[in-house]
Amino acid sequence: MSKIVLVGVNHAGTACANTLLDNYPEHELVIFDRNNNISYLGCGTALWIGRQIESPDGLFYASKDVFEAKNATVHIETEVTHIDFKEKKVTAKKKDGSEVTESYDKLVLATGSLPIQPKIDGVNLENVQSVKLFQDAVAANARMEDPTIKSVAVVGAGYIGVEIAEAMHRRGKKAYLFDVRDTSLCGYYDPELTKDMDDNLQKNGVELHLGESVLSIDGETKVTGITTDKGTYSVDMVVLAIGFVPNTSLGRDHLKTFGKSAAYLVDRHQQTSDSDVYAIGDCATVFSNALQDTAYIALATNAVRSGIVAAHNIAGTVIESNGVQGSNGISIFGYNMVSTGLTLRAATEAGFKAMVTEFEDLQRPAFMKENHSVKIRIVYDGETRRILGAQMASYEDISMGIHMFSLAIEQKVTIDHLKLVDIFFLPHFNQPYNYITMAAISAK
Ligand SMILES: Cc1cc2nc3c(=O)[nH]c(=O)nc-3n(C[C@H](O)[C@H](O)[C@H](O)COP(=O)(O)OP(=O)(O)OC[C@H]3O[C@@H](n4cnc5c(N)ncnc54)[C@H](O)[C@@H]3O)c2cc1C
Ligand SMILES: NC(=O)C1=CN([C@@H]2O[C@H](COP(=O)(O)OP(=O)(O)OC[C@H]3O[C@@H](n4cnc5c(N)ncnc54)[C@H](O)[C@@H]3O)[C@@H](O)[C@H]2O)C=CC1
Repeated sequence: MSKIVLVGVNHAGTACANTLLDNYPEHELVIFDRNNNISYLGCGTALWIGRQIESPDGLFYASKDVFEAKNATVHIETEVTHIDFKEKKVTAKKKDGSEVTESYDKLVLATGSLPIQPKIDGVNLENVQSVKLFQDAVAANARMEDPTIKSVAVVGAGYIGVEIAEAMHRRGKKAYLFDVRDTSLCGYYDPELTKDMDDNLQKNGVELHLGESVLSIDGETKVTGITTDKGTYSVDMVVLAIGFVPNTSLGRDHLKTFGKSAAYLVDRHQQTSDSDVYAIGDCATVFSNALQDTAYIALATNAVRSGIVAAHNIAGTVIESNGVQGSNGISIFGYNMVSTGLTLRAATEAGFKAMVTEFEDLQRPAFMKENHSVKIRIVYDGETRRILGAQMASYEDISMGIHMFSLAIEQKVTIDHLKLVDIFFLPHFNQPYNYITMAAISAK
């Protein structure tokens, strides 16, 4: 029997805890989290703020009670302040100021990520906020009720920024969306597709300011405006959404970290450079099958799988992570986009002789009434022909198609192999000469 201490119990930590408690009850599990809630689905923040769902109640799927019922010791609202890796001891501070110390045989770090704070004036003004925690969602929602807040600047047109800008607009606020790059969602899609999302956002009333650098947030105590290298805009609230950094303050002096992100470097078992310490979720690296190399990709999906992998390995069942493709999706004012692997730009920057094939067609034969156009782009390596990434966009629900590309990247399928893959046809769903086959056949 081992004593396992888990620091952080959001998505990665919950998956790890459940896997341990359900499959290996012989081990002792002690859990710490500094937050007062567990397993908040951040994806629900925009849905709730935009009133696409009425309440945040369904956005949690785990709790202290459930872990305790499975015999774990759970310290919530208790922040781990120090880890003695030599003596294998964790020290934590409770809400009332008292200290708890626990020894461990195996330690799991699941401390996640933190929103990046830009180094500009005004970030501490009232009505400036990030949207990471449930508490942030509650605060943002309360601000939506405030009639003096009429306009909001969202900084960062990545996944959070685009979703929040839509949500604020849906709640009747004037939404401005800023990004240093020339399109929204530039980390996930090529400009050929993001320009459609940009048009979609503008058409629906979000005012885009792309290719603009935010220089300061203005105001005395409360936000009154935002200044960029192109102008000054009068706004009552600012949401910061310019990405996450791994939260590694507890272990970065002892454990090996990776590159600029400084995430804990882990192997395919989620083991760090200290064999008694595992790291999972947003605080750890992933193995990218597209790059065939280590990478940092903060996603709940990666977090959950890494928690499962770590738990089995700690308990003695040796399993390896499959690696990831960073598959992702978004739906804004009814326009759906999904992607996996590398964009053309990311593949080129990584040193591949990257090539792309694209196709656009109706989802179903033209004689079918309910029908929308679908765009697809497949990125591949011009030398090995290996598929490196795929992107699809449509008013149709095209989400399931991207999973096949995720598996294709994982399994090193070539663009030429895809040309003759068996894809079924039924007019209700698709076309005999479907866009996946046609994009593959058109590849140079
Ligand atoms: C608004 C929003 C929408 C998102 N939408 C999606 C989506 O649709 N799909 C998707 O895949 N991903 C999405 N994500 C990303 C996803 O939420 C993260 O990738 C995921 O939360 C990572 O889980 P984690 O458990 O690794 O880390 P975190 O969620 O960051 O959790 C870390 C935990 O560790 C605790 N902790 C940290 N330090 C300490 C300490 N010293 N002592 C004790 N406890 C500590 C924290 O309190 C926290 O509970 C979204 C994120 C946000 C903010
Ligand atoms: N649907 C999904 O799968 C979702 C996933 N997430 C994940 O959560 C994490 C955090 O999301 P985001 O914060 O949206 O990060 P992101 O990486 O998606 O986007 C950050 C954006 O900020 C921009 N940016 C960076 N610095 C800037 C600056 N100084 N000024 C203006 N713009 C700047 C970048 O160009 C980029 O467009 C990501 O890993 C994301 O994938 C979040 C929401 C939804």
